[in-house]
Amino acid sequence: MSELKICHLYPEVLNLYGDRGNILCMTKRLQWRGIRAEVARVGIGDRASLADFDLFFIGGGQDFEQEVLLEDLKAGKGEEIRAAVRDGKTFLTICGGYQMMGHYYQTHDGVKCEFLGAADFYTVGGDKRMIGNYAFALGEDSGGSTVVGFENHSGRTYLGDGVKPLGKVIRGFGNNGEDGTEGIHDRNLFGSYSHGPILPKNPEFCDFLLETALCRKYGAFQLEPLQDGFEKAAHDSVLEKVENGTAGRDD
Ligand SMILES: NC(=O)CC[C@H](N)C(=O)O
Repeated sequence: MSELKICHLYPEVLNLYGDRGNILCMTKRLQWRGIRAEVARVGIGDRASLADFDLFFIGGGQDFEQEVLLEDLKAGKGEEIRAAVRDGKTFLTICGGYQMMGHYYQTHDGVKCEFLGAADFYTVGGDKRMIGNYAFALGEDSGGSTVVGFENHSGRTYLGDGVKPLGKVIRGFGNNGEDGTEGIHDRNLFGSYSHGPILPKNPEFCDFLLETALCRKYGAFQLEPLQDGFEKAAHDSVLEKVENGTAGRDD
């Protein structure tokens, strides 16, 4: 029986807006196809061999929580996370968890968190928070579907020259509210500002991530289609509201 070992990193501190729902969504979509999903929660102070996992999830957190886990990253987990990214393991990282994968996050009140530099980008906090329902179009190499989500961040993220965004903003702020980019896709590291959680309303993106992890583990792997009528109706109704400006935004 095929199996994915999923690592939920820092679930006790990076846990905003039901981000944990992404784990439930991935687990269910694997099980519905007869694929085993084993989930381990790895938090501050926990020592686990990260090399044993296939797929990692890191949710969002407030500035304070991001500062709290810096020591734990320095104590060894940071190097293990970088090694897993280099090794082509699949990562879904959201907002504060996404920012953590870059070089640093300088909060709007001037605290500089030196982060992992697992990919070439950095984040600087601004006074105006970027809040609201939003939508973006994934790049072809991330499956090409449209994603709907909810963003709430002060951080403005800027990607290095050689790094690709996860997608292009259809409506909303995305990485920084300036250049129309959203998130990052570098090797099999995916970062996004989309809380909500992101995956239940975007089943194509969920399957794309699962297939990425399964292909790395087993070679070519194609997931059987599921009956996604309910999920697609939820996706389409949010997309329509975001596009016509009735979804609720702060801009
Ligand atoms: N929602 C979040 O994860 C917030 C991340 C970060 N503290 C910011 O405000 O940019």
